[in-house]
Amino acid sequence: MDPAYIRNFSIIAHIDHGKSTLADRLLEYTGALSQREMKEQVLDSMDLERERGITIKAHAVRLEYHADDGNLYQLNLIDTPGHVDFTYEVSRSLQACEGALLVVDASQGVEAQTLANTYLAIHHNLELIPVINKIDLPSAEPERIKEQIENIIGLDASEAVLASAKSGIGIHEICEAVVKRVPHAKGDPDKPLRALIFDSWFDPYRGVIILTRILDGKVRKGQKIRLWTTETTYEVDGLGFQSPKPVPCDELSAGEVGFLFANIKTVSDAKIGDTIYEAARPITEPLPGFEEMKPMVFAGLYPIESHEHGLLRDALEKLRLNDSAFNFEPENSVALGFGFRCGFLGLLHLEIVQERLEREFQIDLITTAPGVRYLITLGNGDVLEVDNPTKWPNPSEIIKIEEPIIDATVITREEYLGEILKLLEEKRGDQKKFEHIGGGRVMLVYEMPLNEVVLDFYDRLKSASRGYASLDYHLSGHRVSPMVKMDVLVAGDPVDALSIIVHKDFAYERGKGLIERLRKLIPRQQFEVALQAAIGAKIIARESIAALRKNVIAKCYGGDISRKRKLLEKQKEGKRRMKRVGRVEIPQEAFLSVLKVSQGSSED
Ligand SMILES: Nc1nc2c(ncn2[C@@H]2O[C@H](COP(=O)(O)OP(=O)(O)OP(=O)(O)O)[C@@H](O)[C@H]2O)c(=O)[nH]1
Repeated sequence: MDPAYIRNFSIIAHIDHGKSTLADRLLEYTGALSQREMKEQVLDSMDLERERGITIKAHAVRLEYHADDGNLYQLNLIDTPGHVDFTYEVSRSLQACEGALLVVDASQGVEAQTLANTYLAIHHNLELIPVINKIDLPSAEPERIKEQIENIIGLDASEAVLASAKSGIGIHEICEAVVKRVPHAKGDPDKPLRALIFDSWFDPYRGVIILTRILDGKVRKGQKIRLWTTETTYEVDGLGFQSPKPVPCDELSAGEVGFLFANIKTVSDAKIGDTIYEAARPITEPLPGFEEMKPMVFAGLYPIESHEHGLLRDALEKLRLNDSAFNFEPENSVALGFGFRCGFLGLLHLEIVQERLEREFQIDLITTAPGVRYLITLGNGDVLEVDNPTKWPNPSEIIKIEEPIIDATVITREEYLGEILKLLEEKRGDQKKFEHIGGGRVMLVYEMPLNEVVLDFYDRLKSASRGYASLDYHLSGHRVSPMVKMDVLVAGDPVDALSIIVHKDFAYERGKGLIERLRKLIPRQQFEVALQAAIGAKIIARESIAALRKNVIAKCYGGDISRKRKLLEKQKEGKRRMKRVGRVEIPQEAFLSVLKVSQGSSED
């Protein structure tokens, strides 16, 4: 199609502001889906996404729209993931667009995620169309939200579209605004092929499916294509677009968005952000902005039943086929046996992988406390990257430790400020910005260690603000910090899987909290169990679990047999989620209790 009639756009919104509902409404309005097919939100396809109400994978849907000017337009709606863990994927999806709808909830207003994605869109020079959604709500305040958009984002909101994705208000106006205000796709179909990979996933029948935006040139079936970073050549087996069902086509040309497959075996061979070109007509420059996706959060995954180790490895292999940001390597823990050290983009990514392993592959897991990757300079000049406390070097060899630092943006209401400032302080945050943004709300920007966010920051923020705080962050660099490794000893034996890296000044507090928590979580044994937190040889906290006086069956001596069996079964059930470490049975929760050791969260 002539690029003059193509509009590529995406929807930027904070979680729950109505992005998926609006996308569905656009599909329905342009006739891509009938009302009957609309029963379910179609853009979020994975079960997990639907259950958690978040969008994980970006998709691109082609819509045909007959505009008021009498012309037929091709609108490509590119969906973006809605979570801070997936910022890089969002940025690549935005790179495929010329414009974006900035959807803001008419009663909630601008949130941290709205801002972060808006800045990304501005960075990519996208035309932004403000859409104030949910105007059907009695609490809607469109005029106030317009002011907010102007004050905080600095965007002219006088022509914002007032909409209700739920009841279908403003949908026609949105389509017209896309046609009139989003610049048309540019590009020359006769130039050598240059195309952006902005998403990819693994299909068991076709191999990797690539979602691509064609910048210049054309791609056809049978054509030999090359990928810039991997320098590999493939023959295109098929191509098409989503409408939203896959529709095969003969070619995709400059300006268009669609999918292709070329017998590519894993998603790590078709990296998001990479450039596709034609083998016969090489280009000299790739498209800008490609980055390897680097895991930022690391944790150990262990099967509860050690014979499931092979099963876990196969499952991890399968997940990696479809998730180039996830990686793993074998790890051996004295306490937990054979497992895997895994790297994730963030905590949500970790939770998704963990849930998929348990749900789709039925593997019961123990996950050790997530941590970050430190840069450690040794006396001999070597610089190590350490993401596993068990690999922490001997302190006498360490010259300097650098930890990853983030810029975190928090938007909240003034009444919760006291609690939140206290929390940010406790989490070693340095204030960079404090701004009243109208409507009794405040925007805070803090520089803080990623390590602190990986601990229980998000939950604590939610409870400190009764849920009225939004958070967004991005990695800003590294900072030298006096970190130490804290070990936990159970009945005198160090349990390597419970070791964590903490800031020296917080070690005592954290150690005490952790030991108290473990005391409540580890059941009584036949003997007294000492629990200790130690830094090197120095014990910094100690508690003990008193011995059991009677065993459970003795309690029902003379009682009826079914009660006895019930008790035994209950015990067995309990055992399933326990791991024997040395002489002591440690329940699964204990390994994650490390996460919740700071003040205020140890009372439960
Ligand atoms: N009253 C009202 N509710 C709406 C409107 N649009 C969406 N909602 C509701 O708001 C909630 C969130 O909508 P979604 O479309 O799932 O939000 P989202 O932004 O896609 O959320 P993520 O997929 O998590 O990013 C749902 O319960 C919708 O039914 C609207 O115009 N009016």
